[in-house]
Amino acid sequence: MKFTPLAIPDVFLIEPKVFGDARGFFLESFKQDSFNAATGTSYEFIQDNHSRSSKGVLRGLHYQLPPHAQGKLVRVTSGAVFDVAVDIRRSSSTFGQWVGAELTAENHHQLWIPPGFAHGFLVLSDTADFVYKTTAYYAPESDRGLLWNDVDIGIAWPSLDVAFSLSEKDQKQPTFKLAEMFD
Ligand SMILES: Cc1cn([C@H]2C[C@H](O)[C@@H](COP(=O)(O)OP(=O)(O)O[C@H]3O[C@H](C)C(=O)[C@H](O)[C@H]3O)O2)c(=O)[nH]c1=O
Repeated sequence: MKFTPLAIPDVFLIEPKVFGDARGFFLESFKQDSFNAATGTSYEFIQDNHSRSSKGVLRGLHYQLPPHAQGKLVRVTSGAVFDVAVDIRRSSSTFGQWVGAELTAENHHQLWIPPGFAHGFLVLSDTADFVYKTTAYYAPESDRGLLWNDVDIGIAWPSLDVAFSLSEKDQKQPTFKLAEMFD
């Protein structure tokens, strides 16, 4: 399992070792000791989530406020997404910056996104199954968001041959300037 820090070094791209044979493949998708050693954290995961979306669906940008802030270990088990994390920690040298990666069922790539980031993804394939672990429970009262196309963040979402599709909630998320941030 290979862990590579992205341009915002607290966010890691994770590439599991894939054992292919005539039957298909096997991979270890998570190991607590490898994760903690590579990320230099002691986070543990207490909730697993799974969402399925069609092409052009954009879910995000979401986060939960402390004390319910979630770290997320995300991957795709079918299809492909462009996954994005935005640093919303005011004290961070990369505050307001974003990183992204294409996660697919073919490349098996994962992202570790610590608490303090807004997270979202755009579905690139006809459908995508997005599965992820979180370090804190869902706490809807602490759920917050950022507008996906905020000009001050400037995420370079891939262009698609279909219109983007967002929930009512996500169409009305606050701009970066108006959103609640982490200290
Ligand atoms: C996140 C969540 C949602 N729900 C319920 C609440 C709604 O009735 C329904 C759909 O929720 P929502 O529209 O917030 O789902 P997403 O748009 O996929 O939200 C997620 O999308 C982005 C990409 C994230 O990073 C977060 O994990 C999360 O905010 O599932 C639950 O019961 N538990 C949960 O943990």
